[in-house]
Amino acid sequence: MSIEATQVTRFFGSAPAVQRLSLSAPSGAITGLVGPNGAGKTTLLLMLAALLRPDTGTIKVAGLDPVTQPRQVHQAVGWMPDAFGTWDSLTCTEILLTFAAAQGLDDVTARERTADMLTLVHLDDMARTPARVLSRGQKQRLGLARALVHAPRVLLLDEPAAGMDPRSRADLRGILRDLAGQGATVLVSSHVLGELEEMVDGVVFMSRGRAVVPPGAGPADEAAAALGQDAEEPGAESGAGTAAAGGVVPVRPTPLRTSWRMRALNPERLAAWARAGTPPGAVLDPDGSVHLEVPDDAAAARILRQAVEDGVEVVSFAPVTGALEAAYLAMEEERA
Ligand SMILES: Nc1ncnc2c1ncn2[C@@H]1O[C@H](COP(=O)(O)OP(=O)(O)OP(=O)(O)O)[C@@H](O)[C@H]1O
Repeated sequence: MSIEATQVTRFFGSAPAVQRLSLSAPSGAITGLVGPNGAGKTTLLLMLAALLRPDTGTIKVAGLDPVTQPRQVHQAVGWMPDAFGTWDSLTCTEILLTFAAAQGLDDVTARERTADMLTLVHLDDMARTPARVLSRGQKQRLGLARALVHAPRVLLLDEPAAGMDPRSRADLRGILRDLAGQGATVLVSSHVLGELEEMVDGVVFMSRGRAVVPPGAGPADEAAAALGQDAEEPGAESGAGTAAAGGVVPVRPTPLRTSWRMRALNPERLAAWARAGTPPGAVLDPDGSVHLEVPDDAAAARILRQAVEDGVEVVSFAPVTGALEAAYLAMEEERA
């Protein structure tokens, strides 16, 4: 696991913003961080980025300790805050060059990375534009470029899509997926659950400063196995359980299982196909459609081809969204 927090607590005055929180997030995947306002998400991200010290507990980010190795953590981590404060009189290029230099990149590499990152976030046209001229969404994109300029192994993003237009949001999803594909660890907080659902491999829920597994949304054995995890008790809180060895069990991301819905010109034919057990696990809906658990796009393509070959005249086959929101609302209800 590339991010490990164990029994982390941070107070502001006498109020705990994060308390006895234990979680882990793997490399090569995008993990969502979800929770209501004030749950402690930003406080946690700041501690992971070595920008805020925990009062107690231990943190490891890419094997580094943010308390004792803050400089190394800053180099390993790309941090994108929810509001990116820029130096208004500097141009986009100057801002990125400044951050690249602060990260220790040599001049040539800094210029290359700056140009590449501006292209990546489609701000080439504004390379020489002062930051004060940028719109909110453009500032967010510059914030993403800044977070990536030193090619970090771990990416921490706080509400990254806020203010971005649909094209930029789609680009963001693609960029994060590419980075995870290259082995980076990506942890992203967002309140836009439908969008997060399309972006992440798994989710950690936070409530009142703790990491929690929502009831009924605990990883099923097979989904957990697919991610190389053990299934966990739904409703478990970080710090609440102890491993056999006596250590604290961190909350791991709950894998998002994608349900797809298929409709056909002839619902009876579709129903017969589903009842015949091809593919396994299909559930008939009273409206004549069929629900299927589909692990990935390649499986979806296989199922669709099979259906057509079996004579089902498919008119639509698409993911059903809203599972993350349902899990979130169930968690909130449980904890009210
Ligand atoms: N600098 C600070 N001084 C005092 N209290 C703070 C500070 N930063 C955060 N808090 C408090 O800590 C708690 C957690 O805040 P945090 O910003 O981490 O939550 P969040 O989950 O990111 O919320 P949101 O979804 O609204 O961004 C809140 O009660 C907040 O008021």
